[in-house]
Amino acid sequence: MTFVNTPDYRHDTPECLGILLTNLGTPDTPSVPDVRRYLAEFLWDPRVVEMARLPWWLILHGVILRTRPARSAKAYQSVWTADGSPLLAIARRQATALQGLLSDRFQGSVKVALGMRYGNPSISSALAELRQANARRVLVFPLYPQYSGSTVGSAFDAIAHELTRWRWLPELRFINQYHDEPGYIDALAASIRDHWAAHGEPERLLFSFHGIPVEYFEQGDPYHCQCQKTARLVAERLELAPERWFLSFQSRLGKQEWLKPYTDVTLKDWGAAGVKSVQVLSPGFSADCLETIEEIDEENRHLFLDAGGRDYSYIPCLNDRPDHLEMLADLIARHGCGWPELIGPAAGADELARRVERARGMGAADQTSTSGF
Ligand SMILES: C=CC1=C(C)c2cc3[nH]c(cc4nc(cc5[nH]c(cc1n2)c(C)c5CCC(=O)O)C(CCC(=O)O)=C4C)c(C)c3C=C
Ligand SMILES: [Fe+2]
Ligand SMILES: [Fe+2]
Repeated sequence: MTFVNTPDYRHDTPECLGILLTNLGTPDTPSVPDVRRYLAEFLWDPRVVEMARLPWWLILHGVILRTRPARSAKAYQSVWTADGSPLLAIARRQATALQGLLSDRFQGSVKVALGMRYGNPSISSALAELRQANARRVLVFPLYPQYSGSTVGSAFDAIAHELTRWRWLPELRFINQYHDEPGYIDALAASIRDHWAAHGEPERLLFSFHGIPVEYFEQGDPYHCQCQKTARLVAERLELAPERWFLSFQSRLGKQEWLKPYTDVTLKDWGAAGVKSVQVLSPGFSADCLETIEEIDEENRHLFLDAGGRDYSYIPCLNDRPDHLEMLADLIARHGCGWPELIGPAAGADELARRVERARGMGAADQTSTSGF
C-alpha cells in the first residue's frame, strides 16, 4: 500500500480550519458521453442503488447507460448556463460567500473547499486543497438539509475512501443534517413570503422533495420523516391552514415503488380536479439544479396546466440568498465551537455562551413541539 504523504501539513505555520462543502455533483458538460460518465459513477454507488452488484451491473451497462444518457443530456442542455451546470455554478457562489463570512468569524485562517460526490471538482481534489492549506481539522458539510443514506451517507463513504490513502489524517467533524434548524426554516419561510409579495398567494402550496425508494425508508432511512418535519415547521411559521399546504416526492427512477405521493401525479390530479393556482418549492435542494429547473419549473408546470390548472409558479431554492448563507455560516460556526481556539475574538466567550444557550433552547423547543418528528 502506498499512502499519500502529507508534507503539506506543517508544524511551523499556523493551522487552518478546513470546511469541505459537498453536494451531489453534475456532468462536466451536457454532452451525451459526459452525462453517461457521470451517470455511470452515480448509479454504480451502492448507497444510491442497493441492488446486488452483478445483476445491477448488467442492467446498468446493458440497458440504462445505453438509453438514459441521451435523454438526460437533452434535459441538461435545456438548463445549462454560461457558467455551466446551475448546481455547480450556485455551489461555487455559496462556497465563495461562505469563505468571506467565515473569514470574518474565525481567528486564524479558514479555508472553504468545494468537492462534489460525483464528477468535478471531486472530493479528492477538495481534500487535497485543504491539506495544502494546512487544514488539520476539517468540518465536512454536505449541503443536504435532510439526511439520507443515498446522499449524506454516500458523501461520508467517499471521504472515508479518499482518506484510506492518507498517512496523516485530519481531525474530522461531519454535519449530518439541518432539516429543522431554525435559520433554515426562517429562510424558507422568508423566500416564500418574498415570492408571495411578487406573485400573490396560491390556493395550494406544494413542498416537493426528491424521492427515494420506499424500501430504503422501510429499512430505516430517516429521510421521509425529516422531509415531513421541515414542511410542517415552515407551514407553522407561515401560519398556513392544513388545506393550503401539501408534501410530495419527485424525481423517481425505475419501476420500484418510491416515496409517495408523487409530485407529477399530484399536480396532474390537482389540475384535473379544478385547483386553480399552485406554487411549488423544493426545500430539500440547497441549490437549483436539473431536478428543480427542468422537472419542477418546466415538466410539472405543463402537467398541471395541461390537466386544467390555471396558475403555476415555482419558488426557487435558497441558493445564495443572504439569509441562507448566514444560516449556513452560523451552523458551521456552532459546529466549530468544539474547536474554540479557532473562534476569533468577535465570537469569544460571550458569543460562545450565547450559542450554547441558543442550541439548548432549540433542543428544548423541539421536545415540547413534537414527539419525534
Ligand atoms: C436512482 C436512484 C436515485 C436516488 C436514490 C436519488 C436520491 C437523491 N438525489 C438527490 C439529489 C439530486 N439528484 C439529482 C439528479 C439525479 N438523481 C438520480 C437518481 C437518484 N437520486 C439521477 C439518475 C439523477 C440525474 C439526472 C437524471 O438523469 O435524471 C440532482 C441534480 C444533479 C444536477 O446535475 O443538477 C440532485 C441535486 C437527493 C437529495 C436524493 C435523496 C434524498
Ligand atoms: Fe437524485
Ligand atoms: Fe429528474
